Amino acid sequence: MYNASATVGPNIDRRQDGDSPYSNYQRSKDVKNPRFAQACLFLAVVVLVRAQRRRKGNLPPGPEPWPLIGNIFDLTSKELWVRASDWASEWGDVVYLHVFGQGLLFLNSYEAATDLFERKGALYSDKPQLVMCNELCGCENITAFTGYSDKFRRQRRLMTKVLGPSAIPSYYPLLELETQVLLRRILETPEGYSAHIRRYAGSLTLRIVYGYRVTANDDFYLKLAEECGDILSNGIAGGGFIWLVDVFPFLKYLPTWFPGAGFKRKASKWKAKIEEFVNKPFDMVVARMKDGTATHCSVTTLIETSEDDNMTDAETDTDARWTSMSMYLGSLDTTITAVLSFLQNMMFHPEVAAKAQKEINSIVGPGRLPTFADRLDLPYIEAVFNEILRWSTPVPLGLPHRLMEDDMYRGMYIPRGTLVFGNNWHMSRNPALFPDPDAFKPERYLDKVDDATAIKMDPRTFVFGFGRRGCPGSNLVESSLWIVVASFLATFDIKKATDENGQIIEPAIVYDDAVFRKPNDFPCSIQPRSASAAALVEQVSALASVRCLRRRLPRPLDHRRVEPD
Ligand code: HEM
Repeated sequence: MYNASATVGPNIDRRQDGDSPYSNYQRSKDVKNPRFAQACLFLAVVVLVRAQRRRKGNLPPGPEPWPLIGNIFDLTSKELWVRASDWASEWGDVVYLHVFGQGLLFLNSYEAATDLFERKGALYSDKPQLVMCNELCGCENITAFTGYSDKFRRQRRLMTKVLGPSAIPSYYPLLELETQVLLRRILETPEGYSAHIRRYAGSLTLRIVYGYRVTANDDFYLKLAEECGDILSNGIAGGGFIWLVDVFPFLKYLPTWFPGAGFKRKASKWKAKIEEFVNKPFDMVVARMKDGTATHCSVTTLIETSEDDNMTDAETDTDARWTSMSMYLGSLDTTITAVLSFLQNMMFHPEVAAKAQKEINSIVGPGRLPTFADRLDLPYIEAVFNEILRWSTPVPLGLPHRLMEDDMYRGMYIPRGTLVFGNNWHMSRNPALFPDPDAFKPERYLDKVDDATAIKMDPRTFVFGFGRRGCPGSNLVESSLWIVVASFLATFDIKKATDENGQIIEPAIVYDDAVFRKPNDFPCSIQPRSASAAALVEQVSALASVRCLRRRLPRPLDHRRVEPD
């Protein structure tokens, strides 16, 4: 489709230069009647685009594109997953669009996503090398944007060391401790619940990745991470990652002062922030390692256990820096989204919260908080946990993969370079698997189903993405989110807030983020279930503070190398 515009372009130029064989009559007619020229241009593009489609075979179905600009008007910067789901209902589980010739493919079923991302993983695991995101904003070393290369494999191996399934149990004490600190903050100032959750999410990963303890809501590293998360999801990725400069790369040579080069000014500001985010916390750990005060953490593990003798110190350092930052970045908005969605659903479904609390009362009792050792004995909490993952789908369209070679799938042609999205939002709303899919019903996970259906219903098979680029943090979430859910339900009632007249405020839930299905703050009342629950929170968090000061993060149990593919 790029070719189409390239073919039409020179004809226009020649006509303007005045050296074409066009007669004066023809030229003056065009000038007088620009609509005629536009119509010719339009028809030429339609013919070329159609011819190209025919030549290449059948592209997957999708909304009809405009000539040249494609489906640009079909895209939205907010809740694109809802629109993508509408396309899925109309066009099926493989939907194709293009924007200025850049193909976008939406895989709307578990079958299509696993066929392409998993069975054809060698073709579908690359990342778009976007001019704005990677070149101008300097994101090419962030794991989620790194191409399918040795650098990607090295980064994923490093992540497996610190986030692999066998490493997680060593974080249990820390996960329990950070959860207790979160409960105490909520007890003290429940109206600030959203800030507390943000602090919890940042603090947990800062502890795990950098061994750094957050001491205030406006902590420098927390704010830096939030700022960069916002820059990435609502700045750089705001329009589905595609900027005009990605379509016309020569625009990157415009001087920054040039009218229309605002994107370059933004890019240099964003790049500086991202570099600060990569370097400042990492340099802090390196300085602490030098003076012997570093707490054991992912960064120290990555530096101490570096294994590749073929790499220079500088390369090892770059890998460790960007891998650490990628984990921190990847964990923040996702965790916040999942915890906020949990609160939101408990607020709207007091009957679910009551049933969960009854189970906790009977198994754990009132005198202590649930621990990981209780997990197998709490099937209803497990069902609530599964339903939170399914219902919230924190990253509804995943992150785009790039197809490395032309491919055929079910007789449809998918061009090389197409950006491919796993629409896990649509999968989570599949009525065949999840009747009444928008309803929050943990009971659906208690019904007896055959093994194949159980696998398809398991939200872990779709909410964390697919194949070789699937989320490396899923093992951590499996534990960190579970302990938050169980501890919250054990100690707090989550209800709709009331106004000064005691009238219930019906909260409107708004999703504003372009990448994460993160609800904006909503009014909500969070009160301890009883005086003894409040006392329990105070007691465990007082102990937690003492342990916080003393404790060193235990070493992950397993440093074996595990290849991502
Ligand atoms: C509820 C929590 C989370 C959800 C739902 C989630 C979901 C996802 C999804 C859908 C992807 C894209 C996968 C794909 O491209 O197919 C992803 C990628 C990623 N996630 Fe998570 N995530 C969560 C938490 C975390 C945590 C806690 C970490 C780190 C500690 C993390 C680190 C990453 C990284 C580094 C990537 C990029 C992987 C790559 O491109 O190779 N995520 N995540």
